[in-house]
Amino acid sequence: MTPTVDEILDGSHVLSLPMRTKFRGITTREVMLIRGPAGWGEFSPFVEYDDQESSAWLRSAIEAAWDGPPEPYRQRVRVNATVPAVAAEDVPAILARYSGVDTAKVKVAEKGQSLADDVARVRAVRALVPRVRVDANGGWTVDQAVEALSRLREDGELEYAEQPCATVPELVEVRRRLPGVRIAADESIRRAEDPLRVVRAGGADVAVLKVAPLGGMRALLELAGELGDYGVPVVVSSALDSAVGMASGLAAAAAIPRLEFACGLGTGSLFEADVADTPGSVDGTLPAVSVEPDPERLRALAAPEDRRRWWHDRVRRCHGVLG
Ligand SMILES: O=C(O)CCC(=O)C1=CC=C[C@@H](O)[C@@H]1C(=O)O
Ligand SMILES: [Mg+2]
Repeated sequence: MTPTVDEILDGSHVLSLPMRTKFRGITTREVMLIRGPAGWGEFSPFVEYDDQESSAWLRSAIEAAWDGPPEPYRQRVRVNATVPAVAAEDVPAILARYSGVDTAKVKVAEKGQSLADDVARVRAVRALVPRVRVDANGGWTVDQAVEALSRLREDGELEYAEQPCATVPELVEVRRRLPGVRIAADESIRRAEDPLRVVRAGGADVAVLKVAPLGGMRALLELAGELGDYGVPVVVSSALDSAVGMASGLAAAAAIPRLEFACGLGTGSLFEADVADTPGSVDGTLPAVSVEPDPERLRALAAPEDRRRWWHDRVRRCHGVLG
């Protein structure tokens, strides 16, 4: 049963979280937290997403606040460091916020930057972390991907390359031309009508799964099971969530029977301030625990009134989509 709009908005908070480093083009992350009988949930589709796509995020927030997390298989989840498209000299400061982490995901193919920037950044990461994956967010053509990934492998292997190109046929082609590099699908799953299409087409060795875009923890677990039938392992990753959304990501990851890869759930350290004090990584792992926002932070991080109204309207529209 979907709660009513009033039940969802009652006790909700719209927050504006400042970021330490620009990430996916933003320096402030707006999120809405909702509260239900089972705890807190996060509704935070990126502001440019339409209502159809955003409604999955609302379903996810409702699941967290009304149903709570699924049964866990483990208490802690291995996480990777996430390195935004910063200058190579800024890499050590980013990695210093991840304790004991042995895997880093490095953003590449950023607009306005060159392959030389990516090579330098990845080299700076390799100097500090043994295992490196890259994420191009679909920013390369097939030829660019083949050239860039070949260059990026000259100094050491890549664990995988996430979404090197935007479309499924391009991923299939890159995978065919670079048999030595595993290809991970992210946008081709979370923004697709059919999340299994990329796998059926032979475009992915690894699947990156995010709780909110997929409509919740249980929807993610179901998809992870289907991907397992295709022999495709999954990585649970954040959607640049606050500590509340991250708790759902960690709970979903903790409930997956077999986890081969470190999960992209360490992005809390990209925020200057978060809604709760959460434990930092220990030996490269984070605990899967429920999170209670700090009332003081909720006050300090509250978004302006016009933004609050905008998010409330968005909830109403997305609630209509859910029906
Ligand atoms: O996977 C990670 O290491 C962290 C999460 C992450 O990279 C992302 C979170 C939110 C939005 C995305 O642009 C981005 C991604 O593309 O995976
Ligand atoms: Mg990605």
